[in-house]
Amino acid sequence: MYTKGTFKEVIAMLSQLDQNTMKERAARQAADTVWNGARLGVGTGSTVKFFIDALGERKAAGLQLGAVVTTSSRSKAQLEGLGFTVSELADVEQLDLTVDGADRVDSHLDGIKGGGGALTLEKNVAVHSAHNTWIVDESKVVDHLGGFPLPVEVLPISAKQVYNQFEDEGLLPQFRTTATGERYVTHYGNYIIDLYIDPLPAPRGLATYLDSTVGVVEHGLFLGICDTVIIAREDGTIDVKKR
Ligand SMILES: O=C[C@H](O)[C@H](O)[C@H](O)COP(=O)(O)O
Repeated sequence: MYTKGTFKEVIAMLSQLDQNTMKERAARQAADTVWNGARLGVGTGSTVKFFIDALGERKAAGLQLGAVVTTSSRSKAQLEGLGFTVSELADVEQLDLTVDGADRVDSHLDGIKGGGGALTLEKNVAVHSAHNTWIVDESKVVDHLGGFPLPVEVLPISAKQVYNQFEDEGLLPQFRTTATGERYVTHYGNYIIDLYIDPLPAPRGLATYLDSTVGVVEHGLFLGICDTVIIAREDGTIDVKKR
């Protein structure tokens, strides 16, 4: 039966933005902040795809960038398809701004990244960028970091031993696999071990532990790196939070 209550629920449902619309709104707002001459880092993922679309529109309207560096082959192909010249990080002295997505972000603007496996280049690009903006929909925002497996990129030569060490520490490790069941291999020929411990206990302590573990190349804890996060919400509003 069609009651007053269910009608209100339907209206509420229709007025809530879907996740892709939220991603696009956050991405477009970030694209509007890019200035002429900026040396820009461009991240990875489905939200960044919308950012690159919007950047292409700004380029068509006259935006000229000082340099563009990106963190994945997919983003690179999209940027080049829009006429951008993409440089390697090694060929650029310093970046002014990097715009990237995130898998989780907390109220301190610390986050988890690497759901797409690009964490090592993402972190290198981010730390050599004067400003870092993350673009997210509100499903990524958490009180305490967690709710998403923490990716750790490891060297194949000692991956088994590192995995065992994580297991002994109670970090609930699992090797990432592809859709066809093979072990996932990163751009740099390494493996990813996802840690399923949730919520993450003392992220700073965990980051220090991972940073000091031989065999770990990089991990997806991005602490003190992001300075602006643009959050698109279901109700159509956008929050900009700054560190
Ligand atoms: O390795 C992947 C990156 O950290 C992405 O920025 C992150 O996974 C967010 O991706 P998406 O915008 O597709 O949720």
